[in-house]
Amino acid sequence: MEPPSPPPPTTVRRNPPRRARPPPTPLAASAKPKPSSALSRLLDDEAAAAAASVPPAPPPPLQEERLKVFLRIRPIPERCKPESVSRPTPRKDPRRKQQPKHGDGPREQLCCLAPTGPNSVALTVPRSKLADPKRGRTEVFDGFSAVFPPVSTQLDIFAQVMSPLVEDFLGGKSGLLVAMGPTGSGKTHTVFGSTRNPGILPLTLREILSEGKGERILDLLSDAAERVLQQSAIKGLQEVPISNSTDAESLVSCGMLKRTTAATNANSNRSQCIITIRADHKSSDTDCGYSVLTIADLAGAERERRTGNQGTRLLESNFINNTSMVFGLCLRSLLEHQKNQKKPLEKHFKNSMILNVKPGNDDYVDTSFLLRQASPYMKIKYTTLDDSSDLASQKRSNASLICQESKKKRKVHKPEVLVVERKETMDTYNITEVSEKDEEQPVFLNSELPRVSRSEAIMTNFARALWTVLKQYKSKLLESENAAESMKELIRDKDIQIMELKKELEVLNARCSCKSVPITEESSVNQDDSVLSGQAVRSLISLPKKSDLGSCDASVDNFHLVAEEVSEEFSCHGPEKSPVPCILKGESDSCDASSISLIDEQEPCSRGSKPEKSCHPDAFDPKFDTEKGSTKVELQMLHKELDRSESFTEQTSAQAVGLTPVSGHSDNQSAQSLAEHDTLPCLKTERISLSPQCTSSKKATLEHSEEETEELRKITVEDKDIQKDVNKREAKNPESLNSCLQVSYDTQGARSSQSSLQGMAACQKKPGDLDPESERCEPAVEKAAVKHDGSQAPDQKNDPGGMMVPCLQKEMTSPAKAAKDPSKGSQAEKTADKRKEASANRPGDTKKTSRRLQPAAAMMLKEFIGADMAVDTKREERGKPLSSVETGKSDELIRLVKGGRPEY
Ligand SMILES: Nc1ncnc2c1ncn2[C@@H]1O[C@H](COP(=O)(O)OP(=O)(O)OP(=O)(O)O)[C@@H](O)[C@H]1O
Repeated sequence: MEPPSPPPPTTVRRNPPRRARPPPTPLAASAKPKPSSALSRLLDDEAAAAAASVPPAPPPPLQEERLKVFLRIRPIPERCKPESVSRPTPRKDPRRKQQPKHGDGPREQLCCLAPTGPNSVALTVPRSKLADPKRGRTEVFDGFSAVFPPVSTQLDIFAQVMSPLVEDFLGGKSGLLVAMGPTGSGKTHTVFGSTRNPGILPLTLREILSEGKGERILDLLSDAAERVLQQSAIKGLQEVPISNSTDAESLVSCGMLKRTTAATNANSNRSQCIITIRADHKSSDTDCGYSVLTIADLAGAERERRTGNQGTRLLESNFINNTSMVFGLCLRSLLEHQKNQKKPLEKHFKNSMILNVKPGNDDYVDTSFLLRQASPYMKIKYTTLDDSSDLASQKRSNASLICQESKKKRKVHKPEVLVVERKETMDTYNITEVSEKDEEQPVFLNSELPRVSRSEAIMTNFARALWTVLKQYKSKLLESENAAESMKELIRDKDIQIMELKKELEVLNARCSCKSVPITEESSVNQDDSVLSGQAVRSLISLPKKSDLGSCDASVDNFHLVAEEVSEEFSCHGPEKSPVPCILKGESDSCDASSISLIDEQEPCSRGSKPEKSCHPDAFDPKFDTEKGSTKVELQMLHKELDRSESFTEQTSAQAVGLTPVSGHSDNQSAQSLAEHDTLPCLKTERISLSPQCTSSKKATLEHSEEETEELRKITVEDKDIQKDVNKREAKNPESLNSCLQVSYDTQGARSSQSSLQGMAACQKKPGDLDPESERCEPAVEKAAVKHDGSQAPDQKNDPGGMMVPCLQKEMTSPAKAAKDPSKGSQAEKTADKRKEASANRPGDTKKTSRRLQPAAAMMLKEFIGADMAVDTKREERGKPLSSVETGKSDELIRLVKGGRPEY
């Protein structure tokens, strides 16, 4: 079975052969060193003679030369060769058939790099590194100045690489040689060599100094002093003059000893070594009078994995690689500059580069990298002129570059700018060029003017549009500022209004808080009740008012209106209550009294057509009917009170009938109970009506008051019927009536009066006989009367008439009654005078009708008295008094009613 044929190699050709002339390598043709100095001098003399006989030739034209890149392939070390290679070839067995293999042969198996010509090499990818082992891949690198196979000697390298530079150097031209390659590739071996096999530098020194052309050698680092790099030059380098090669070699040896080296896996140098040789030329045809030859032995790029460096060695590797990279960048910069003249022009050398590579398969990566990296460098071009000519050509080159830039700028700038630029470039232009440019300028300007004018028009329009937009923004900004100012003023006005409202509310709160206290502390009716009553209402309405601080203005106005009305309503009856010697304790007491007076006042108002109305002094006030606004509120409160009085009457009557100890309550208790049951609900209702949100309910309440008025009239009719029954009962059983009336006189609360009334009603159930119920009724009422007397306040005890006295006195203010009883009439007049005086002394008195509490019993008594008065009037008309039988009332009862407490 035959082995598979080797895969066809894929060849990639880089840097194909150039048409540029090959580098002048007079010594390169032979591996021999430069001929002897004597021969050289002879040749020189002959050439000089020939030159002298020939007329001076014109200056040589500019000749572009490329950077010389040499490639030296070092031999594979013996230790790296396999035994099959190092061992002698075994005797072939003729019987054994040789099996051909891909890359067979020691050289092909070990080496990945092989020269394919004088200027090219082939790099074959080792099979171990192929992705597809069946397909090989070979790269051919071409374009080298020379390729030195591993068998090349040091003299070969010197003859082809260094000798031309030395020649130029001795001729006053500077030169540079750089050895570049991976570590262990033979750079140092190439540059320095050994004693037995000297490298480029020793051979150069021998060439220069033996030849006697060099007067001195520039310094190799002679000490370890630190130097400073200034503007691409190391300053402070020590220069040691040398006169012979021995001194030069000893000096180089001293420098090499100080070179940083370290033992690594590659045993490489750890520094970049640069040897500079300067030669001064006395009869110099150069501008600077000297030339410099620089030989650099760069530290080889290292691979960390292979060197195994750590710590300091690793840092050195980084430094070396970085400097190598920088050097590579410099070379690349030269290349880029040649491609694009705009890029900064770095001073480049007419130099050579020798690449040292290792051809082993293991070195494939490094070799491939170097070749790939250095391959473009071969395209770097430089001129072969000397420095003087270089300087002139450089100036011309710069001038041409500036001219090109100016042309480009003229296309985009105005003519004025072009003139300036042209002036700026005058220094670098020669006169001829400038004159040529001046001739071309009008044509250029004529072609540029339309474009410039168009650009100017565009810019002008753009500026106008921008100006218009800015104006619009400015106007909008002004409008916004005005709007902001108006809003600020509006906010200020609103703040002022809010402050005023707050002040008003504070005043109202202060009044309510200040005036509610005296109501609780000073409960005596003797004080100014006009203020007290108003304060009581205000204190009650303060709560909803506080809770409604955020309500609308209309609500606040309603609140003020209702508050004023109620205040006035409460203030109007104050003077009438002032003579009442009752002591009310606490707010509930005062409210109780207020509610009582309201009921009393409501009666003449609701019974406007009744004769009792005329008995009230204020009823004759013509302003009474005009105060309907306040009367409505009074009606509302009155109806509420009447409703509660009715319910309370029913309750009390039920208690009286059931002989419950209703009268066991003290006056205060009864007053408090009234306050709890009657007054507070009444005021609560008023509180609701005072609420700013309840104006509609207020109206509803006022409408409802008319219905209540009708109910009140019905109650009055019923009272009249009851009164008639009482009259009949009185005629039959006066004692029973007296006892009932006594109870009603002794009690000043509505509850006691109602109890007595119910007692009477109970007694009237069976007129004519003393049934058990009536018998049971009397002791109960008497008991209540006794207890009530015992619980009376001192002032009330001193006043035997109690509350009924002023009530009756008020009834006696009727003109007819006053005429009938002068004494009582005078008393009523006194009371009326007091009222008038109080009303006159009261500031802002609206002369409204005063209201006082009159329970149902008192109402009946009014009816009774009214009937009596009517009878008296008839009797006066007839001229003789009527008997008690005719009037239906006993004299004792009349006396009791008119005079006060009955006499037993
Ligand atoms: N052409 C050659 N012929 C014989 N021996 C060589 C050749 N080139 C290199 N060597 C040997 O290879 C070894 C390494 O060479 P050298 O030190 O010059 O490598 P290098 O490139 O300078 O390494 P580094 O960059 O690490 O300093 C040396 O021992 C040297 O003698």
